[in-house]
Amino acid sequence: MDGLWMIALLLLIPLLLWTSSTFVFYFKKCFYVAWMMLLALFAIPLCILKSGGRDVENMRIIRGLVRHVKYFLGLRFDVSGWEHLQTEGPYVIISNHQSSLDVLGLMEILPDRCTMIAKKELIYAGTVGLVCWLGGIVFINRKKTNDAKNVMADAAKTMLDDQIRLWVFPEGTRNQRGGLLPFKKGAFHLAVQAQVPIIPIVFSSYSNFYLRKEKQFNSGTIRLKILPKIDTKGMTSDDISSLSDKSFNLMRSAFHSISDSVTQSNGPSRH
Ligand SMILES: CCCCCC/C=C\CCCCCCCCCC(=O)SCCNC(=O)CCNC(=O)[C@H](O)C(C)(C)COP(=O)(O)OP(=O)(O)OC[C@H]1O[C@@H](n2cnc3c(N)ncnc32)[C@H](O)[C@@H]1OP(=O)(O)O
Ligand SMILES: CCCCCCCC/C=C\CCCCCCCC(=O)OC[C@@H](O)COP(=O)(O)O
Repeated sequence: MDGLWMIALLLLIPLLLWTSSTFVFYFKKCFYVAWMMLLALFAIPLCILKSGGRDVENMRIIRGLVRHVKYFLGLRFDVSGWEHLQTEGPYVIISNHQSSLDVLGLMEILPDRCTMIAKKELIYAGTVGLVCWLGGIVFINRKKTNDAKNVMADAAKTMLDDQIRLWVFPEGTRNQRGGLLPFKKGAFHLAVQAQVPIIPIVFSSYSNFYLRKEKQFNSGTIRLKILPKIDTKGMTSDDISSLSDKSFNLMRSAFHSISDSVTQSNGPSRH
């Protein structure tokens, strides 16, 4: 009888753990990091074989490898405005930034020949860092503003020379406090210097499935709204502030409208 109790208990413990939302929270987070690291390990030789080193074309491989990860985490993407990405040539994509989970949505819609601007610390993230470098990600040092500006000015030139699109997070950091942080100006200088359009993309709030403080990581739907492009032809550095304000207002109202509808369809959200 004692043996039977022991077996029942041994079966019950994992079941209890599985149903505990705190356990699920930590499990999903650890799984995400470990799986991305492992995928990156696979991606490294594939990228080197395809392009021999650092090349924006490697993003096709990375995109292909990342697309299934959402299923493991119970996430769905609902994308609207695809037609706005059907723009020829280089452009700058700007989007809000809530978490490292943004990579999943980014890879869901990433256009060809598009790479990102990221903080330089990301290069030290093991295999993921190396894959970011192989994918042509432009690294900036946020603590040395002048260096960052120079790197972005070079990027404006490279965009045109090599027909590359760049994805920038104009908030400059992750933000899960709801709404959008005030925008930094780099993305707008980049677009104006290269005289290329800006395509704003908005991720709905994650707060209906991911709550860091409460340790909850449930299943959920993320809405991605691709907004119409904003032309910068003929603009100069005098137009940066108004361009930034216009983009911010458009994205903020899109953020609230898609986040409200997600909350309504998935049940009440806790803030
Ligand atoms: C296959 C296996 C799996 C592999 C795993 C996955 C692999 C790959 C996936 C890739 C995932 C990548 C995801 C990447 C996510 C990373 C995201 C980040 O790291 S976010 C953080 C980094 N990004 C940014 O910071 C971009 C936004 N920042 C800016 O644009 C900033 O402006 C700046 C950093 C350039 C400068 O910072 P700061 O001085 O604080 O900013 P401002 O207030 O905006 O500017 C001060 C004044 O300077 C003027 N300015 C700004 N930029 C320029 C410029 N380029 N040229 C000239 N002048 C500039 C600005 O106008 C201000 O002046 P003012 O007079 O006040 O107008
Ligand atoms: C041995 C090294 C261990 C490193 C562990 C980190 C590895 C991360 C692994 C998997 C996650 C995959 C997605 C990686 C892309 C994440 C990009 C990201 O979100 O960076 C944060 C940055 O935007 C803003 O940072 P701050 O909030 O300003 O700070």
